[in-house]
Amino acid sequence: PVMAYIGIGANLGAPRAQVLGALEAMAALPESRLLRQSSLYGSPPMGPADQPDYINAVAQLETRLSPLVLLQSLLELERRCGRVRQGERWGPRTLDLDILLYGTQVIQTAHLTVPHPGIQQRAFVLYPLAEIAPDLWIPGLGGVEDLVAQCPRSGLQRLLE
Ligand SMILES: CC1(C)Nc2nc(N)[nH]c(=O)c2N=C1O
Repeated sequence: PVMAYIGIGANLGAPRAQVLGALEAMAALPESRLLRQSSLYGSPPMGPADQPDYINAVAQLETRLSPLVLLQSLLELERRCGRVRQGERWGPRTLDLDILLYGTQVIQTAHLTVPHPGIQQRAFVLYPLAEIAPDLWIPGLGGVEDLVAQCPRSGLQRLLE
């Protein structure tokens, strides 16, 4: 099995419930075990600002699924949570599930880029990632703690419920 890290984001509908629902659904994925999940974080939208704040989290998923099958499984979970892709790039969404890391693999295909290209600039990814895997090495980028130290928090709020 491979240790994968999944980024979760939502800012439409009931974002907190959708993020928690996505965590439950990931725990039920075949050939996979949800080993850790970060706190929930509130964060202002990166990119177009005319949309609601996001709820973000990161999950640690040990899986035997291939990267492509994992991707397809996550897209299915997004659809089940009512994500309708309007095609607007960086627009608001009911649920976003991104494969941030897949073991130490570097993947570049039409469907999948791993490590996720936005990791280094995204506080809403780096902080929850460091929360659950502080010793993580991100291929091509370095230790997650070092990346967090260089990444402005930019309004990220850890939700303590
Ligand atoms: C639109 C864009 C880039 N901005 C985001 N901004 C935040 N805060 N959280 C996200 O998950 C997120 N996802 C995105 O895809």
